[in-house]
Amino acid sequence: MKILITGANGLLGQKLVRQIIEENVFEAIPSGLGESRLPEDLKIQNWLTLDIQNRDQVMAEIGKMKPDYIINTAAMTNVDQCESKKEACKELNIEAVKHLVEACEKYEAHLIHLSTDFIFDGENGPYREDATPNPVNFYGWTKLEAENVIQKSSIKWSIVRTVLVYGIANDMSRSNIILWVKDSLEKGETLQLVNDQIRTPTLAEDLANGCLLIAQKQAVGIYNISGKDVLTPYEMAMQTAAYFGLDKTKIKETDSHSFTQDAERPMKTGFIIEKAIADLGYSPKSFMDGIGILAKQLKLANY
Ligand SMILES: NC(=O)C1=CN([C@@H]2O[C@H](COP(=O)(O)OP(=O)(O)OC[C@H]3O[C@@H](n4cnc5c(N)ncnc54)[C@H](OP(=O)(O)O)[C@@H]3O)[C@@H](O)[C@H]2O)C=CC1
Ligand SMILES: Cc1cn([C@H]2C[C@H](O)[C@@H](COP(=O)(O)OP(=O)(O)O[C@H]3O[C@@H](C)C(=O)[C@@H](O)[C@H]3O)O2)c(=O)[nH]c1=O
Repeated sequence: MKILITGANGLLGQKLVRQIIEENVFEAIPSGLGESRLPEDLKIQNWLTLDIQNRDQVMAEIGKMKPDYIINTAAMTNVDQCESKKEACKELNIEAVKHLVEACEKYEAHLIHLSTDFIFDGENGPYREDATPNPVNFYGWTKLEAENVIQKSSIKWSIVRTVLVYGIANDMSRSNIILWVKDSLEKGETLQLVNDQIRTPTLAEDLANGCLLIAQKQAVGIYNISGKDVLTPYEMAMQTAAYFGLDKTKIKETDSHSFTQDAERPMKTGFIIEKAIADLGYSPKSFMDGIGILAKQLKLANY
């Protein structure tokens, strides 16, 4: 059975490729923009350059590879940039998904698509799978539109919703909360962290495992795949500082009225993951154990 991963140079993509190779249940077809940035030790021989915004390329390559599953991790994930580059955000997060749906319809592949807590307004999280979406930023709106395109189609689909993914990958195109908190504190910088937003931060390895459990069990529908600890960004930063023995006094507690970003963030999100635990046997790490896994990888990579 073959799994094609889109955006395989990304944080989740790299973890998926590694897990598929290590578990040796499926054959991985890693794909992405440009050249592979996957770690050398994976000895990737079958990298596929695939721009999912290019419909003809998608139809031709999927037609050639005939994957049993497509895990779509590719997206414009810089939330603030999505506010200022709406057309680019729509092209990648919605139009490109239509190409994948068309290819899955024609070649009968099961689409496992990554979505987000940002489809919700954050009024009353953590959320179950049947909660009513109501995005508060453009990124969230595009991810909800993509969900609607998929759910209206006739393909075999699974939607994996996740939250605030953290981890370390090779040659990353964007950072994540543990890394930028650790790096900033190591440089002696002062940080402001909000104490009124709620998340269930997700270790990238756990997210990859959740996606592969869905493939193994051929599970369809919506699954919340996130961490199990409900934390504010302030609490995440304090736990990160404690773990790495960094100066907690440089972390200033603030709130979302004083600390704003270009794109509005939903206040209280996070996910209830009972369905994934019951249906899939999904079992995520605690936040502190997740930091420990990341710390080991940082040491190995001599960060
Ligand atoms: N990170 C998070 O906190 C969360 C992520 N998600 C969702 O999970 C998924 C994976 O997230 P994450 O791994 O963090 O994302 P990343 O930003 O790390 O990876 C996305 C990848 O998509 C690639 N890409 C961009 N444009 C194209 C294209 N046209 N064709 C093919 N690939 C393309 C990027 O390539 P390049 O590296 O060359 O730029 C990048 O490698 C996304 O769908 C995201 O919406 C949901 C909730 C939280
Ligand atoms: C940069 C920064 C963020 N924060 C807070 C705001 C926010 O809730 C949280 C994370 O902020 P960031 O801007 O790093 O991450 P953010 O862009 O909010 O991450 C989002 O990425 C997309 C892809 C998703 O799908 C979402 O689930 C979510 O993970 O930390 C602070 O408190 N202080 C800061 O200096």
